[in-house]
Amino acid sequence: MISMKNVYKTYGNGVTALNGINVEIDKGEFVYVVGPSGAGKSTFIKLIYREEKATAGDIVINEKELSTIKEKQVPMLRRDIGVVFQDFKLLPKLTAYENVAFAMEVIEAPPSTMRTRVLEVLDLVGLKNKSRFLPDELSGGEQQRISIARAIVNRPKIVIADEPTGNIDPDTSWEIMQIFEEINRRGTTLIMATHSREIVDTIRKRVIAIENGTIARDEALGEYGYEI
Ligand SMILES: Nc1ncnc2c1ncn2[C@@H]1O[C@H](COP(=O)(O)OP(=O)(O)OP(=O)(O)O)[C@@H](O)[C@H]1O
Repeated sequence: MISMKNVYKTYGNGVTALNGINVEIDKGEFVYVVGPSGAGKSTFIKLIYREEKATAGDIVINEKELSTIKEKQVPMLRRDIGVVFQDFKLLPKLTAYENVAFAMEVIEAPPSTMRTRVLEVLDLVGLKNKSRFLPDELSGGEQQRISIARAIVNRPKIVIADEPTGNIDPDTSWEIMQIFEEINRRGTTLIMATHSREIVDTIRKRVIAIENGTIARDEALGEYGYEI
């Protein structure tokens, strides 16, 4: 499902963020990506959804070799990947419903399925009753739940979350994690970069630790492993 072989990433300013990454992630796995600040976690995640291109190495996502795909094929690749950000990135002038529906409009999904699907995912994240609210009328946790609904509405094979609980209070973070676990239980591969020791050590999953651009640890049911 996701494979990286000898992957390097050096940014335009000369900073090498990833320095020889080799990893395989199978369909249906739940993986935490941990590591010190600046270690390369976000870069690792950005390579998966082709926000950034690798400088060297092979990356295969859902049978597609990223180094050879053409720019115009990138939107197709991204259809199979839902992304959740730390700062939600909701469109402020659209309602919760419209933010989620927009993700379907972008890929020109048939309008007949749209309403059912949007309401289905809003229900899954527990916010069907707030579908008409604007983002700034929602709490941080609610906004994140809308952004998760948006990430899954097109039924991607992979969901990637970069510090999804970074801007959310601890109680609400557990609710977000329950939603991720449910999405994963339904068969979606889930990859989550996080600085939360509490989450990683409580909801035990595979842990990939990145340090100085390389994988320092890869454990089936790992621990966070860093002092904060
Ligand atoms: N767009 C960019 N241009 C240049 N350098 C960058 C860029 N993005 C990241 N870097 C550098 O690459 C290195 C890895 O950054 P990255 O954001 O991947 O780390 P991280 O592990 O996600 O950190 P954090 O936990 O603080 O979010 C850092 O030295 C960073 O300064």
